[in-house]
Amino acid sequence: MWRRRLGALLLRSPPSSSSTAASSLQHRRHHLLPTQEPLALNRLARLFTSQAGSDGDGGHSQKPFIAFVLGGPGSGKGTQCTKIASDFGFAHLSAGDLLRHEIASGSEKGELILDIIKQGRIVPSEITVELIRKAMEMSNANKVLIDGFPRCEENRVAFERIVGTEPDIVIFFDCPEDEMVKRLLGRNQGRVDDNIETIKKRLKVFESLNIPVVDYYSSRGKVHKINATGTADEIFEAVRRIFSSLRF
Ligand SMILES: Nc1ncnc2c1ncn2[C@@H]1O[C@H](COP(=O)(O)OP(=O)(O)OP(=O)(O)O)[C@@H](O)[C@H]1O
Ligand SMILES: Nc1ccn([C@@H]2O[C@H](COP(=O)(O)O)[C@@H](O)[C@H]2O)c(=O)n1
Ligand SMILES: [Mg+2]
Repeated sequence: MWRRRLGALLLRSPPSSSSTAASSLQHRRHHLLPTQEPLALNRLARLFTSQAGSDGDGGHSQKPFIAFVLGGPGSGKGTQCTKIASDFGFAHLSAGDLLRHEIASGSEKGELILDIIKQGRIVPSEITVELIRKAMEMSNANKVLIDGFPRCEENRVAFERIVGTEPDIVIFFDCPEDEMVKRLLGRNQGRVDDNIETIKKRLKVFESLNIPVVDYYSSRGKVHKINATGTADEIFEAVRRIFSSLRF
């Protein structure tokens, strides 16, 4: 889908005098991403077009392999992603970390994000997807873990529309609620949402909005469900089996 969209636009020929392939891509993408800069557009197009191997800039030439990593709050997504990144060479992009980074930047958007995170609600998808898209572009990685995303149908649809592709696989960490609560209350990293009131809200949001997304990807045969109880190392053994069997 990614290739179809971007590739068709890039490789369309011959370009008319008023509309080169690159400018028609920019024009088309302009409707999707009104704030995007042309330079970034060109690079994105090179990164994710199957014909881009000849671009000579040392970047990867194909759409990256994308794994969405889902699970309830405290199920161990971040812990396991760190291990996957280290053992299998993935870039680890955490949606929550990107949002927290935006808060730390002191931007106006950051104030809105902080307010939403404190309430355990979901940040508007356009904001989160744009942060992920930029991080993917910056990382230039050919294997990417997207941790804690998509959290709802709106997230999922926005990613497909803005980034223009679907994940290759979805990892789902299945953990009982009482274990998740225990882990979150013991995390001790100073997160504004690691308090029992916000945790209860996050659990509700997880059940009502995130589980339907997992069900959607299950129906498309993309979900690998992992029992997230036991030690982090035990869980990683199950994770390792999945990633070792993948071809990317
Ligand atoms: N298997 C495990 N057993 C016990 N504690 C764990 C396990 N895995 C992770 N933890 C701890 O639980 C806490 C939550 O883990 P982690 O941050 O990886 O979860 P998460 O799914 O990313 O949570 P969130 O959605 O809130 O970001 C951390 O303090 C982590 O060290
Ligand atoms: N796709 C997402 C991801 C996260 N959020 C908000 O950030 C909070 C923390 O996320 P973690 O993945 O670090 O647990 C989460 O509770 C949401 O408020 C989001 O809106 N959209
Ligand atoms: Mg996390």
